[in-house]
Formats: sequence, C-alpha cells, structure tokens
Amino acid sequence: MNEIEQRIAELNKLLHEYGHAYYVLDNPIVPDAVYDQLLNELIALEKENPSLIYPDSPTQRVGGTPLQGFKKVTHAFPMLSLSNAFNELDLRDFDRRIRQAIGDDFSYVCELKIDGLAISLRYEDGIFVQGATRGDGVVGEEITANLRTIRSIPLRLKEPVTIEVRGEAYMPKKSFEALNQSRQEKGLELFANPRNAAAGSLRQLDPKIAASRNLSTFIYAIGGDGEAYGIDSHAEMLDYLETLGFPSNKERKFCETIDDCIAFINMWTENRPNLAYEIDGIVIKVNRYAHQDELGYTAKSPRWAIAYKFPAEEAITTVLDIDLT
Ligand SMILES: NC(=O)c1c(N)nc(OC2CCCC2)nc1O[C@@H]1CCC[C@@H]1O
Repeated sequence: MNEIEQRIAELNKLLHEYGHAYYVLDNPIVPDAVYDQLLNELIALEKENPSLIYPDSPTQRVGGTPLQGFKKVTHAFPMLSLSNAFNELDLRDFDRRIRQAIGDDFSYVCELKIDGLAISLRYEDGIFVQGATRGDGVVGEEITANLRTIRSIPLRLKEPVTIEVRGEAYMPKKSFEALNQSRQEKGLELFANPRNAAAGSLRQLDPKIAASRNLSTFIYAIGGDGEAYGIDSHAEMLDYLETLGFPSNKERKFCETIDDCIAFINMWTENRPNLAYEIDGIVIKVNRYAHQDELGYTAKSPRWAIAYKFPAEEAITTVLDIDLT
C-alpha cells in the first residue's frame, strides 16, 4: 500500500470509529471539529483518487441524483405487527394465555415502543446493501439511498455477517421542532408529529433532503431465526446487535413477571416526556426463543409479544373539553 492508500484506509477506520461512538453510542470520543477536519481530508483524497473510494466510506452516505421512484421489495421474512393492550386487564389476559401455553417458568423483556417508521436493513458480508420500509409487512419500498444518510445506520458491521435486521426510524423531538419552525418561517405545511415527519423524510426521492432531517434508528429484531447466529433469547439478540454495531435502545428491562412489566409501564408513563424521542407504548416480549417458538404466531403478529399503548393525548383533551364545557 502506498502512503495515500494507507492514509485513506486509516481515515475510513477512524471516521467509522468516531461516527459509531457519536451516532450509535451517543458518546463522542473526539470534538466535532476533529471529525469534520478528518472527513474533509478524506473527501479531498477521494477526489484526487476516485478509484480508492470505499463503498462504505462515510463520504458515500448522501447519494447524488434524486430517484425517479421507489422500487418494491418483498421482505425475505414478513415484517410482523403487534397485538395491542390498552389496560392492566389486557396485560393480565396476555400473561395468563402465555402461562396456559408454556407454564410459569419464563421471563419477559420490556422495550420502549418507538413511534417512528418500521424499516428493514439487509447486510451482505457485513456491508449495508438494501433498506426498505415495512409496507404491508410483505412488500415494502426500497429506500436504501435515504437510509444510507442516517448516521446511526452502520454502512459496515463489525463482523462480516450476512443478516437482515428490523428497527424503527424516527425523528428526535428537537429535530422535529426545528424542522417545523423552519417550515413555518417558509410558509410550508407543518408535520403533525415526529412520526409523520420521519415517514415524509424517508419518502423523499432526493437523498439530500432525507440527509437534512436528522433521522435516527433503533434496531430491535433479526429477520428470520436468530438461532442461526447462535442466539437463544431476545435479550441476547439485542446485545448481539450492539456488538455488530447497531444502535439498540438501552431503556429495555428484563422482567420476571407481568407485575414487573406493569411497574415498567407506570414508570415510563410518568417519564415519557423526558425522552429525546416519542414513544407510543411499551412492547412486552417473552424472552427465550424456545418459548417464542412454542407460542408461535397469528396471521399478522407473534403470540409471544404485545404492545401496551399509552392513551392518546388528544382523546384525553377531548374528554376534558366535554367535562369542562
Ligand atoms: N416500534 C417499536 O419500538 C417496536 C419494537 N420495539 N419491537 C417490535 O417487535 C417486532 C418484532 C416482533 C413483532 C414486532 N416492533 C416494534 O414496532 C413494530 C413495527 C411494526 C409494528 C410495530 O410498531
């Protein structure tokens, strides 16, 4: 390797490491100025040596020309939805059904239900090759170019594995407020909520627009059977995703009983306003894969998971308005 090739390899390695710390671990290890200076050095070197541009170079996140439209993609594994629970009774019915099916010796994992847009990411030998929306669960839209612009989505994994993962793309509350503020000043129509803003951003044909919207992601599932990766529980799968370099939500909790889950739900019902992103509920999943296999699936959702949905704010204000008039 000549010294230019060496420097380009070194810059790719450093910028990947710094980018992962900043965007995935939310824990920067160099000041922004240092990151920007290295990125500009790489941009200049790549300009002089285009044949040395790595496909997963951080300079390759924002594509050039806008697309004419989005291709359809059939998911290798259907992207399921979640059945809902709205109160404690629903949760205890869910728990009773599980215990009737597999006995009492099991545990749950509780996760925040991110209020964004479900996405699927495909990696071949560790390289990000395709990203799609959930669509109807079977067929989605191919939005790879837009997903590449999301800094928390790794372009190369820490292991050269071929894997398909699922997660939620979302717009942090602060980015949503800033976006609507700037749209207000331009006399543009405002987005109703961060979820619509994220969906609207990922439906843009020009990746430069998606890149400007400060989207992020949390990854929460492997498409297909996790056993293929030597994992046998949901908790282990989330840890494995982190070792590969994916962002997973750290507010998850291992719960022995449904009472622990209800305590978790009560805590986050209280704490939700302090989060940097919107959640619309709490997802409760039976932890061990052996138990998930025993419980199986309905046509559209797993029997081993349920989403407790927070009461919608607007409904409460409507009720209050009636009471107050
Ligand atoms: N929105 C979420 O934070 C979330 C989550 N934390 N975990 C899952 O588990 C999947 C995998 C098994 C069936 C649903 N799904 C989520 O969102 C889904 C996307 C499509 C419907 C649900 O909103």
